[in-house]
Amino acid sequence: MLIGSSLKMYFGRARTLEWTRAVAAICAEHPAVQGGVVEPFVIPTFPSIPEVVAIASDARMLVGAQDLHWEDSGAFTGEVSAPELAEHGVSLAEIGHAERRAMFGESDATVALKVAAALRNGIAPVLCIGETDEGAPAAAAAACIRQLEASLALAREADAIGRLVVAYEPVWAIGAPRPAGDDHIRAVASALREHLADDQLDAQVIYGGSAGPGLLPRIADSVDGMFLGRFVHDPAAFGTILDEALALRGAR
Ligand SMILES: O=C(CO)COP(=O)(O)O
Repeated sequence: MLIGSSLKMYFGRARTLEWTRAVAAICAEHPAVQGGVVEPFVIPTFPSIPEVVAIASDARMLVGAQDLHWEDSGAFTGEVSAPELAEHGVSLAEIGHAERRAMFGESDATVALKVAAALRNGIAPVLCIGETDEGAPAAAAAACIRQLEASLALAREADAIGRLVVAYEPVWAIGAPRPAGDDHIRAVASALREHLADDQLDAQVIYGGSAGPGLLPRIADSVDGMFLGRFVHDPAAFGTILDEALALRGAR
């Protein structure tokens, strides 16, 4: 199970490091992490990446970036390339988060360029997809599969291989009081998993959108992990979710 959090732009440097130290301390002691049941990750802002990598690597936590540029180098002021992120020890990169699509003009076309750039540089895309409005699970699954394939178009043309993390995040459930319904998540995540089952990319499907303690046991048969936000700003909540993952493994 891949379980982690994007800190978005919530914290400054001091709180990012404090949170990472607290979660790393939990992970370094937790049997779910040390026994290989859970791969934890954290996705801080760009400037905190080097310090977060230094803290996280001792606790077997992966570190991600919240975005990247699709070119490997050049005159792209303000952007950060996949090769530079890889140099810093980044192994995941979030691509196409709903907030970037809504506020920063990201389209399936730019997402596809970024996914290809991540894969060609050995960084696993955390490709964020999700339907915009609440509706029936079958329609949501169809919309997500369309978005997924549009996002993978260039990687497929390049015959890319590597690890792909698909973060299913229904847009209407992000920043909400509660996650999407269990049956909704299970139906869409299962459809995505089935769609990717024989893929040449090594794909995992994780759920995000107001997720917190208590959700994983209800959807664990359909997901490969969790993409957490506000509800793990208290590091103890991260530990609770690791406990849940461990208990699930014990129950199988
Ligand atoms: O977008 C998300 C994770 O990247 C989810 O954030 P929230 O859990 O805070 O809604």
